[in-house]
Amino acid sequence: MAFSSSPLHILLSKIYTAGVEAVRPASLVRQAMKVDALSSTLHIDGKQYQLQQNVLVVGFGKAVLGMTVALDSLLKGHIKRGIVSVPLGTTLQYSTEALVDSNIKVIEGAAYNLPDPPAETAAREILQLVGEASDGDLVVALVSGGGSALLPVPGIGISLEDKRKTIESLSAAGAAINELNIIRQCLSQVKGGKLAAKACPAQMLGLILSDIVNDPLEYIASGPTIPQLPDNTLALKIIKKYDKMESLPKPVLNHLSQLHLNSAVSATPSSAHVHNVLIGNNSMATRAAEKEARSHGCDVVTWSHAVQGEARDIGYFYAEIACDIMNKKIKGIDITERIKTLTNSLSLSVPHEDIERLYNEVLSFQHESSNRLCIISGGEPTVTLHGNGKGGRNQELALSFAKHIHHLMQRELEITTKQQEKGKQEVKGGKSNVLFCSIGTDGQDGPTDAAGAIVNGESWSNALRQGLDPDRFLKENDSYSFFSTAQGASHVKLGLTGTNVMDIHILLIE
Ligand SMILES: Nc1ncnc2c1ncn2[C@@H]1O[C@H](COP(=O)(O)OP(=O)(O)OP(=O)(O)O)[C@@H](O)[C@H]1O
Ligand SMILES: O=C(O)[C@H](O)CO
Repeated sequence: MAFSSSPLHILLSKIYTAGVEAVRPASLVRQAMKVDALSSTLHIDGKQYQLQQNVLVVGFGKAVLGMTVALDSLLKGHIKRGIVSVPLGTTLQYSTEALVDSNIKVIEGAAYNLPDPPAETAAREILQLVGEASDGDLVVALVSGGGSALLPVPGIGISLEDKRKTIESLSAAGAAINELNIIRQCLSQVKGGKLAAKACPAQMLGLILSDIVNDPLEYIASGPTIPQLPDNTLALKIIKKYDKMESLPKPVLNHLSQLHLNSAVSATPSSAHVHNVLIGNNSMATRAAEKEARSHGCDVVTWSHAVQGEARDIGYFYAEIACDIMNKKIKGIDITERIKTLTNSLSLSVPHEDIERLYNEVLSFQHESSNRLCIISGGEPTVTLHGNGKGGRNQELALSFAKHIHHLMQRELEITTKQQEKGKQEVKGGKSNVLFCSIGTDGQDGPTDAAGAIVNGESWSNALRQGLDPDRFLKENDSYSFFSTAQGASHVKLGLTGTNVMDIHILLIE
């Protein structure tokens, strides 16, 4: 199901869509570069490249097909060959007609964002093509999130299955993307700058769309175009942190331990031939979403572009904020104390200044206007899996929000009832005045066909009335099944969007 036709759902849909539209990969490529046809010169990020039928194109990631189409039309006639690795199903959704006469081959793989044999074939072909580049060539690498799964070339002695099990096991234990990608870099023949090394002596130009908080280029898609040394000591530390030294495949642990012993002698690889350019990120999307919300008369607060932490705790946090706002409690509270209490009990990783600013901005709106309030943020929470259900971080976050807003409002109702009994009156917000969604910009939330979910203040009680046990779905990490079954709450199914800049959260309060 997509967004429903209720006015608030339509508003949410417009805000989310504006965010995604702002990070359409083809437009980002066109904005980043200019080609002077007369002099056959490519201008980008203050540098110039001479074009003379000397371009090789490689690409890997969820947003790469759109980037490829734009690059192909901009550099027409100068591209000798190209290979791009994109998620299975991409070419069904996006026409590749524009590439019919192109020298770029598109390979699909990595179903459900997991490395598989087709992705490995693509990755090996890419590595070979880049290895064939000679002095005077320009290798353009199109990079976006999802690239790690689409570019697997395991280190010597490690199988694709070993690598996949390693990443799945650490991911299920709650490892963050930076941690996963440090390990991927050590287990790969192409990640962590090894693709850039292969291009030498040709020039390499990386165009990167970020799907990691704070845009660390070395970790996006595991940084194949960023010259760097693998940090095996750190990789082993991460494995110990998640208590996986005993359970990961032996070839993986052996490989890391051997590299760990050898790493002291390695020299930092050369970066003189490499130029990486960041062409888009989550803050571009959230800024556009903010503009859209404002154009519909909302008071808008953009909380953060860096929301990280356990998805269910973040859902809880949004519920607390919503409750503070609806009950007009913000006015009377000591914001610093409130933030301390909340962050001490929750596993959140958002700068304190961001939370403080959020409360202060909401407070100023409450003084000045009675418009609908819209809080927008972006980021990428994680899920520590405890159950065997089907779901994703966005659906779990939304379900957790539904649970906590229900309980918090229930508690408020009890307090108000007692106060009314004592003759005191209090202004209260209704549960139906709040709508929340958490949606991946790539259109795929975890190993499911949903992009995320929308809930309101009554989603939890509706499920209870339906005879469901929503808590069991949450405990079992079974959010997808919950949203497939419950009435009045829904997951959002959009199909692959063709871009990828993490997730967008939108909280609307009347
Ligand atoms: N049943 C589940 N419930 C909640 N989350 C889950 C479940 N199963 C897997 N996940 C989470 O889904 C995430 C993987 O989802 P996905 O493949 O969409 O990752 P991604 O980070 O968006 O991909 P990329 O960054 O490579 O584009 C992991 O964090 C994993 O913990
Ligand atoms: O591909 C990956 O590694 C993730 O999407 C982060 O960029």
